[in-house]
Amino acid sequence: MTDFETILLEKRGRVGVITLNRPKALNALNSQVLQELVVALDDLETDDGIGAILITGSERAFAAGADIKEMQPKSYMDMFMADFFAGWDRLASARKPTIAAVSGFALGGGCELAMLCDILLASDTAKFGQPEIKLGVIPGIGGSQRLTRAVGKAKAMDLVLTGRNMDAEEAERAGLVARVIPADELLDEALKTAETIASMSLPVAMVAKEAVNRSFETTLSEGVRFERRVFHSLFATEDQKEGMAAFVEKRAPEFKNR
Ligand SMILES: CC(C)(O)CC(=O)SCCNC(=O)CCNC(=O)[C@H](O)C(C)(C)COP(=O)(O)OP(=O)(O)OC[C@H]1O[C@@H](n2cnc3c(N)ncnc32)[C@H](O)[C@@H]1OP(=O)(O)O
Repeated sequence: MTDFETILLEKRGRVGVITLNRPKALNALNSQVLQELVVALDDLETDDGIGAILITGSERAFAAGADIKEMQPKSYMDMFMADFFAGWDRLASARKPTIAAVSGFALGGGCELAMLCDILLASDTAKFGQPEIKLGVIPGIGGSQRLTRAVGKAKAMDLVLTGRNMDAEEAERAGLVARVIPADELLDEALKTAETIASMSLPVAMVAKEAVNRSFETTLSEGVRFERRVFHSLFATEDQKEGMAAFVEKRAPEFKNR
């Protein structure tokens, strides 16, 4: 097991749980957090025993953004040559289902990290925002794009241009958040959701995720064609045979992830 300093990695049955762990800095996302997150993600993605990945923070903060103190001294050339933030694309390319369980602040890069996950669950204390404009910058880990796709232009412009926060209820109404859960139940509920997903056929869940994500990248007709093709391909899996046989035989399916 790798030793991490800024995150915790735990395998709970078929669920991999990554907990951001820089409490003194409200889980601000620095280069070390990113490096460790990528190592943890690679581990969970290559572990056949893991069917879903849960990312969470503390009660006070999921993450209060990219680490401002790390960014402050950097020049344009530093940012450009390092392609600063490009490493976060690793999360976007995760093939297994990912869930963000957000309590407290999810600001700037914190909101962007949550949006990089497939399902965003929020506690009733969660606060979302893209306050970068107050620092003289704009979102840099996809916020201007993913937030706009999630909540539409009107609210994205409102949030990105004013830098204001929105609470969990507003975020749910706007379509950013799948469900709002009382703070003391968030982790249990998120784990239950992750366990439910992990109990399905992993290759089918991966294909389902890919099909939904395709809708953000292509036209409707191409997306529907892609869906139909991959739907057909699932009939080559053992798990489709098992899933449908189990229904007909009135029993629970036993997926083999094959
Ligand atoms: C990725 C990009 C390009 O999209 C850009 C970004 O993400 S830029 C960052 C966007 N986030 C922010 O602007 C939020 C910054 N934080 C705050 O506004 C406040 O900390 C708060 C409203 C979240 C909480 O306020 P409060 O309860 O008063 O706590 P603080 O005393 O301010 O914070 C405690 C401690 O954490 C440090 N901290 C908080 N956020 C960050 C951060 N983003 N980067 C680095 N450090 C952060 C804060 O400095 C405090 O530490 P000390 O200075 O006391 O050691």
